[in-house]
Amino acid sequence: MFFTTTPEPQTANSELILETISVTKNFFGDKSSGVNNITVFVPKGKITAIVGESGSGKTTLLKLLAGMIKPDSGDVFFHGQPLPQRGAAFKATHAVITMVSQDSQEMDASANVWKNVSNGLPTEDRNYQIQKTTQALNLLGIFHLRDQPFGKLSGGEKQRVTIAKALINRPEVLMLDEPFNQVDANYREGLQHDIRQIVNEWGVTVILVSHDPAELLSMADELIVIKEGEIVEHGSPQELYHSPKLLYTSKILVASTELTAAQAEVCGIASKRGSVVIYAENIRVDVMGMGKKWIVKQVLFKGFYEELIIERQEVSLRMFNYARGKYSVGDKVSISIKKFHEFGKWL
Ligand SMILES: Nc1ncnc2c1ncn2[C@@H]1O[C@H](COP(=O)(O)OP(=O)(O)OP(=O)(O)O)[C@@H](O)[C@H]1O
Repeated sequence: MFFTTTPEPQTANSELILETISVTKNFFGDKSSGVNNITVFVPKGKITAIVGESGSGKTTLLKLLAGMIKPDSGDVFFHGQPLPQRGAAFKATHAVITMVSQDSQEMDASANVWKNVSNGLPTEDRNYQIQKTTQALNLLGIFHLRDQPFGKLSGGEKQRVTIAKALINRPEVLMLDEPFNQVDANYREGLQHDIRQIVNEWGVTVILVSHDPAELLSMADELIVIKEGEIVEHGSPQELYHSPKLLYTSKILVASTELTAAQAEVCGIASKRGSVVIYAENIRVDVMGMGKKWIVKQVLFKGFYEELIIERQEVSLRMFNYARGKYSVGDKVSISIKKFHEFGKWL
């Protein structure tokens, strides 16, 4: 084979907390489900994000790392020792490994925040309970909500309560399966910032599954890219953003246009590899440019910038424009392309 998508396994150059070695888990004997032959290393005290398209195996990998499901073959290690299987007995608040997903917590909607967060703690030591619960609520900035019934909180507040409950026993690993989905952009950024603080201050290890590129790039120390149940690429957000090896990775992480070689030619790019990806941020309107061969087809307001869809010979490009209000639909423009990425057709 002249090309393989299987990357070199990550090198374990920092202290590991969790690792899977050649782990396979299929459902009902169907090899296209679950994950196949996966080796990953999770460094201690860092945020590792698992990324991939829907159905690629992210949650399955997360559950294997939590000991919630048993691999068909391969091993999962926690601090170098085989991970005990906890299966259905998995209790978020009692474990050194906790999981927060949208449906993982059994919260009592009529009970108040304090009761919901504290009920995972031993009841015999009242002072301990007060101290731990106060600490967890303060950590997530929700102490003022302590008397509110859980069911009456906003989606974002509920997420904070859920995370406070997961953190109350100071777990070593916090797994977050799409935890910010229901939360608006502002609230999400605050929560992301707070989780980063907790990682820095406590040294807790976070494993995150998300579909949001901005979240993945800003939060993660390491990204693991999974496709059809296999790890296909890994690296820092910077590495994978600037130099993705796979078209698949660039499509997950970046607002971009994907072109065939013939379409790329229209943009003045001669590609021998088959696919060209141009990030929206790498296209500029060239005010000095000759010809003005591109037509503005759409102008999308994005706040401090606009997204322009421009077209020439049935090729459409997405680009960002920071000189807002300057261009309207129907305008003719010249462009310059600062950088593009090339990929083989088979990627
Ligand atoms: N309990 C199960 N029974 C049968 N098939 C399953 C089960 N869990 C996962 N699968 C299958 O395994 C594959 C991977 O599922 P998984 O939930 O891990 O993907 P995912 O990447 O987390 O997807 P999404 O982003 O949509 O949540 C899918 O084809 C899914 O249908």
